[in-house]
Amino acid sequence: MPASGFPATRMRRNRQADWSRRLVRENVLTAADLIWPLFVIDGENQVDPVPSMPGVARRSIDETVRMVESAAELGIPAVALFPNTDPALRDDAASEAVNPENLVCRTVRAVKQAVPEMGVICDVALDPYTSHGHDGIMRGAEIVNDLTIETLIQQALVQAEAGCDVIAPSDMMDGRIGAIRHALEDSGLTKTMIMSYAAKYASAFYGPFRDAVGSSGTLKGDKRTYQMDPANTDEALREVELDIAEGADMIMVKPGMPYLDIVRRVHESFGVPTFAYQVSGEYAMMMAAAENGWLDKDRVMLESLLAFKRAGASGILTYFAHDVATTLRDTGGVA
Ligand SMILES: NCC(=O)CCC(=O)O
Ligand SMILES: [Mg+2]
Repeated sequence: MPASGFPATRMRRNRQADWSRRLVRENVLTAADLIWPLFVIDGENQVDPVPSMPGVARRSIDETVRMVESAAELGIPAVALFPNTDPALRDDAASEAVNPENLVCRTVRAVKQAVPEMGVICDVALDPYTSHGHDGIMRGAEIVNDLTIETLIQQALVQAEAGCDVIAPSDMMDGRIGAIRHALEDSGLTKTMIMSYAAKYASAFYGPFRDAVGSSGTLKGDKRTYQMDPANTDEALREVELDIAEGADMIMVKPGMPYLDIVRRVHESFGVPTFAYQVSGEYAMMMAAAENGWLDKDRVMLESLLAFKRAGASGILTYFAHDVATTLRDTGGVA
């Protein structure tokens, strides 16, 4: 950093006009940075708003495909699909997770057929399928790691065989990335990418998501024996290192804005594509304040997403994706 003092250096010179601010801008947000999460339900022509997430709805497959077509037109590269499974299909073994005809697999096939150029990401975790709302198989009060992995492998395989491009294990079991990677290779699915939720914290910010997928009523206890302690940061680097060694192509940090320090450390330590998940609670906070007139929605949306880029994220999974891509298109493509 060259040493120079006032008045030779006046930091405000470069900020004085829009053109000069744009010229010296260090980070930008574009539609290509966005992953759009979509909640799917059974039926036809169904659009069912999620009350705790204003502007977000659960949609039947036909409506989901329409949304994906619109996202493609806006230049959004990928969508993440989350099924709201019929409660009658949820059981202790998460049997529906491994059914090749389950809701998410049917959605993947419909989306890839209609919009083959759209990247499709599917969660691997058992919580949308278990009667107890946990991400794994339980024995008594314990979420059993190695037993759960057997089911996660099958879940990943049915999703990849349905055409899912990116398998995204978000369950936080130890060793599942390597197990899934080997199973994919053995099945000839060598191109399937793995985006690992390597550093997923036991966070209170997931509340509205659980409403959206219908697991808030069923979840017994909390997820602190498998998701990370919000107090930890070195531990996140160990998690990420292991998952890269096991075959992850991309890393996800979750939640987002309260964990920007983790995004920064992961990006700087490993140089792997690092993503952040701006989770349901972050979205709900901003929308609630905006609906009360306390915050300017478009401005906080753009600022919050730009913060992820500044922290070093390759992209952001956000419920704002369609909204922000529309704003970016209307204002010239970047913010
Ligand atoms: N597997 C997804 C979650 O656990 C929660 C995401 C959110 O709160 O948006
Ligand atoms: Mg791990």
